[in-house]
Amino acid sequence: MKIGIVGTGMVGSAAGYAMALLGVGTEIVLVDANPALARAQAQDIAHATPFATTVAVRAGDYADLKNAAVVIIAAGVSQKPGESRLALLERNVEVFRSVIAGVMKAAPEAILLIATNPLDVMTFAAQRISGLPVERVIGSGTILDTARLRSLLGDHLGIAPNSVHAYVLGEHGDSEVPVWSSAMAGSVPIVSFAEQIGRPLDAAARTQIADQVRGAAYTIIEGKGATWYGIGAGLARIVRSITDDERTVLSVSMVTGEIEGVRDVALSLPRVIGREGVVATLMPDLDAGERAALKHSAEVISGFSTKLRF
Ligand SMILES: NC(=O)C1=CN([C@@H]2O[C@H](COP(=O)(O)OP(=O)(O)OC[C@H]3O[C@@H](n4cnc5c(N)ncnc54)[C@H](O)[C@@H]3O)[C@@H](O)[C@H]2O)C=CC1
Ligand SMILES: CC(=O)C(=O)O
Repeated sequence: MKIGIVGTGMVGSAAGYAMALLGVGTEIVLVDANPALARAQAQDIAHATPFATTVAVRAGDYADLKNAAVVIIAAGVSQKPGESRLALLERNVEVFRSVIAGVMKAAPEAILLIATNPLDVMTFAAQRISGLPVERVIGSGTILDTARLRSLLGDHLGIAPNSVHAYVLGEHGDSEVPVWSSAMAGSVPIVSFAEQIGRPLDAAARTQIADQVRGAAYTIIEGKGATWYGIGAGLARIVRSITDDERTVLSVSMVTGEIEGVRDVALSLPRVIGREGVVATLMPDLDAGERAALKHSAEVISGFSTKLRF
């Protein structure tokens, strides 16, 4: 199965590298406004595959995306230290006008997987520009924030992150919502689990972890200029769920008819991902504070997306 990547900087190349090593898809085509960069990234990633898989990796132009099952879009500008994701909006919407047109001409049947920030507003823009059904335009959303939360909770509790069942919902950004009320470790409510093993997860500990999750991108960008490994693996995870029709539940973004009274907004909820894209959306049980926070997050995103004209 062919997977396209448009935008082969840090994020696009990390996604290609993760997919090549994990054996996601059979062919990966890299496209960039800078063709020399796409060629160099394709060669470099291809030189890793003899150690891992038989995935074919090459650079190309839009026409080479023909028959791609999924096209990841990671083109555009990224944050400078201290800059918020939403500050990138105008520049990246302009990039999307040409990128989405190129992808749709070559691969009108592809599922679009958006990585560019501000993630939720760009997912909304991609859906509106492409005219594709909402379930075929998926934003990586809070898959990365959820991974960060699970990693920190795993450290706190001394257990493997994949035994932590907890989600971050809403915006992939400053208004994101960690959901504590339904979080589990194994099959035990997480606060009870923490008490039983003597590593309490009281309000102060929860706030500290939530702050670290929300601040992770800022901290990493301060240290190395950008983030790429986490999202690269997250994108590969989403693509695998599509190509293998896994129906895995992942926290990803999609244009959603209504959430907490806010209409037509792209944001993350737990969603079932399969061959046709988003197959179902789950609404977790939330307490009153989490519901209010999710409403606020939806309003923040909507405040930006409703100003866009297509
Ligand atoms: N969804 C997530 O969780 C994450 C999202 N990001 C976002 O991903 C995006 C990419 O970040 P990086 O890879 O670090 O940036 P980068 O600057 O390394 O790469 C961006 C690439 O896009 C290409 N590009 C720009 N305009 C283009 C066009 N019109 N057509 C084709 N290619 C074009 C550039 O040539 C460049 O190679 C940013 O918006 C960043 O904020 C970054 C990390 C995590
Ligand atoms: C940059 C970004 O969106 C992240 O690492 O979360």
